[in-house]
Order: sequence, then C-alpha cells, then structure tokens
Amino acid sequence: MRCSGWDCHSYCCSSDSWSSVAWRVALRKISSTQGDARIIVDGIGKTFVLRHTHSFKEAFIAVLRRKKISTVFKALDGVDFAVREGESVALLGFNGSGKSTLLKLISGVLKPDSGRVLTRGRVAGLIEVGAGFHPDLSGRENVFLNAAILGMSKREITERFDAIVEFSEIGEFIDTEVKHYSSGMFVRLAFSVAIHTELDILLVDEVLAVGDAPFREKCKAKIAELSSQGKTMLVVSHDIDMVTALCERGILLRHGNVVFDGEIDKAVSALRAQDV
Ligand SMILES: Nc1ncnc2c1ncn2[C@@H]1O[C@H](COP(=O)(O)OP(=O)(O)OP(=O)(O)O)[C@@H](O)[C@H]1O
Repeated sequence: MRCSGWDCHSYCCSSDSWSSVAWRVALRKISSTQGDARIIVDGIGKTFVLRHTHSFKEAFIAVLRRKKISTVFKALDGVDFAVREGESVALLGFNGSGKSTLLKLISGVLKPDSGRVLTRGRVAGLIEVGAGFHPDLSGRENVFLNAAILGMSKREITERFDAIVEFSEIGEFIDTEVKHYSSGMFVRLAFSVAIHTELDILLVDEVLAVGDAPFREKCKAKIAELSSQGKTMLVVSHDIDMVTALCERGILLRHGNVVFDGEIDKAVSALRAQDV
C-alpha cells in the first residue's frame, strides 16, 4: 500500500484499513517526524507455527494422547528502528535471531503479525539465492523478468543489459536456463540486476557468501560506491570484516529482539560479548 511516497507492509494492510483517515493521519505524522527516514520498522512482530506431526494419522494419535500438534514460535517480538536516507546498517545476531525474517518483512516478501514496516523509495532486495528467477527461463530472460519486478522499463533494461551481463561475468551462460546455474552464478546475476536498477534502498542477506572471493570483493566495492552515492543499505552478514568496512551502524538481534543499536564497532563488541 502506498501513501505520500511511503510503502507500507502492515498486519492490517487491507485497502479498507489503509484508506481510513486514521491511517493517513498516522502516516503524515510519521513523515513529518521521520522525514529523512527511508525505512521505519514500527513494533514488528512475527510468529511461525511449528508443526510436530507430519501426517493426519500422527496428528490424530497426538490429539488422543493429548500432545501438542503444533506450537507458536515468536521469531520477532516488537522490533523498532528507523534507517535514515544514506545510512548503511548491518543486522547482526547469531543463527535464528531473526535477521532474515526482518529483511523479508522489510522487502514485503513476508507480512508481519503486528506492527508495520514503512519504506520510502525503490527497494531492491537480495534476500534468497534464486528468488525472483524462473528456473526454466534463460539468464537473459530472467534479467528482463527480474529487472521488471524491480520496476525497470523494457527500454531501461535493454539499455543496461550489456552492463548487467558484464558485471555478472556470466558470459556465454547468459542464454542457458538458470536451473543449470550454480548458486554463485545465480547471485552474480541477481546482484548485477539489482545494482543496475534506480534503487533507493538495497537489502542484502547472506547471499553474497556463496560468491567466490574475487566476486565478493567486487560486490563490496559496489556496495561502498552505492553507499557513497547516498543509497540506503541494510546488510545481513556473519562476515564481521565486511560489515565493519561497509556499515557505520549495527543493530544486534537476539531471540527476535533488538538488544543493541548503535555504532558498528560497539555492535560487533556486543555481538562478541554474547559469545560466552
Ligand atoms: N517459514 C518459517 N517457518 C517456521 N519457522 C521459521 C520460518 N522462517 C524462519 N523461522 C524461524 O525463525 C527464526 C529466525 O529465523 P531467521 O532465518 O530470521 O534467522 P537468522 O537470524 O537470519 O539466522 P541465520 O543467521 O541462521 O541466517 C528461526 O528459529 C527459524 O527457524
């Protein structure tokens, strides 16, 4: 849903609730107080249902034995923060702390159960290896598909096609169906498409880790260049050297809660202090 330049993903984002006067007033208030923000995460909560049975028979037996057939797991619990235009922020935390879930909520892949996410501007996300790609289409066809999803016109894509392929170093494999690509090749092409769009916000999950060392260096340089151009970055990575070099701020998650939000060096120290 869109209003005053903001896109909103909310637990109650039906067209009815969005068109309500209360929502629009709330949004104007946020816009006036957080004018330079690109991302606002406001009290986000996300739960997942964990099933403990695999079949109807197992579920039936579990009910007879008065055992739980599922439990509810809180992956994120009331997360709040805002990211200003031009900021580069690392999301840090141990496995399962909620980083990828948060990135998926910001990109709109998942919907929150409570709270809301507001983004202002064009969002390009590298969230999962192969996401946004159709396995039966060639690399060339997927460039057009993926770039169109990211909001580029056919003319823009045609103009930038050679640059996209060149950066990805996919070369002669561009007309091969992507189901035959390695995970590194997927990421090369996806990253290349994303950085050639007119993006305002770049969301990068751990995906770059599957690229080889020279390509990772190239991506890091590109992310630093985009950052110096004033683009907003939110990066999830366990590569502490990389996030320290690229980000000025770190948000540390633990069991779905923000436990630190501040300078990157202090965030890394807080992360290391958890490792005892
Ligand atoms: N679709 C899902 N169904 C059930 N549980 C899920 C689902 N997606 C995520 N989870 C759970 O939510 C928690 C947070 O997962 P998430 O992937 O966000 O963690 P993370 O911090 O990115 O971890 P990692 O560093 O390992 O990538 C985990 O316990 C995970 O098992």
